Amino acid sequence: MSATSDFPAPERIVIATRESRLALWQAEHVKARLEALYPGCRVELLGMTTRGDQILDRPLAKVGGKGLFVKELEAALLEERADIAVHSMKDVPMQLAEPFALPCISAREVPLDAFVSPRYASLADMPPGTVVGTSSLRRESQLHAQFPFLAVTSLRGNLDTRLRKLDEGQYDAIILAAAGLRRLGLADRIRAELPSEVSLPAAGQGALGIECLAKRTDIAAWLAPLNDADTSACVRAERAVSRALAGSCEVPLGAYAEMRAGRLWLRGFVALPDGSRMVRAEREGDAADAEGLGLALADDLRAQGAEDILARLG
Ligand SMILES: NCc1[nH]cc(CCC(=O)O)c1CC(=O)O
Repeated sequence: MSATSDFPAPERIVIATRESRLALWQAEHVKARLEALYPGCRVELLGMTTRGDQILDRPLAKVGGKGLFVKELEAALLEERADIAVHSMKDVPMQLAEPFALPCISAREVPLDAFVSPRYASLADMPPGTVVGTSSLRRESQLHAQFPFLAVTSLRGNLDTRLRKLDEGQYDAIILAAAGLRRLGLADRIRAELPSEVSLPAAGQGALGIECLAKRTDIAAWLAPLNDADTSACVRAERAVSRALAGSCEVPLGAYAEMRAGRLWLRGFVALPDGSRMVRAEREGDAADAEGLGLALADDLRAQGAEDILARLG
């Protein structure tokens, strides 16, 4: 195989992973794919707890954001206790630190948000004052803008915890990523997948990324067959929007790209959490310049006042 011609096939690969059920599913998925590619290679999981998993009583935006889910995994890479880390791309900070690289983004699951409720079939069915739980400012701002009569409250914890809180009656409905529910065999909990016009997904939602030390070109070559070129272009465009506007802080921002007839179609928005202001933009461009497309879209959003919205978030 060309990907391995410059490097001997791997004998052992250690995957650092968080220990939530979703993270373990994702790591097992990559493990199975690597074992199929490299028969005879021993692939092992190294489970770890991150600060993001420990802090459950506060919205993540208030305690340091996405970095909290990857720091411990990156430490394992630096100390060479693990070779790769598997992440939900949505949880990976927009700017990686110098020693790290993301050589592989695998084919995307459904990128959409899902409406989950034991009582109602859709957001449109919910009576005024009923309660929707969500942990993300992006979902919150879009809900307020389109369903101003609903109450939106904070929801943290891993997928099982969030579903339990719903089942206990703390919420009338919750919004989760469809990808996570499908991966865990919980697709039957999805009452409706929210179209991207209703809930524009987060940058990277539904995609898995594999991180390693940038200097490990051997690992990048081993992972090359798992990379999906279309998903990778889409996610790079989305992350460029987020990087240009949000930097490292958590803001109500969505960015979602699709491949249409070989071209990238990118949409994005920035809003105030209460949905009272929202700017949107869309752009089509060449997949070969995904980052450039993302930066251009960020400029479009700025031209409409994104900076002013971001300045009010501080
Ligand atoms: N923020 C947590 C997180 N990170 C990735 C997913 C779902 C899977 C994915 O987007 O790949 C979720 C759960 C959710 O948002 O409901």
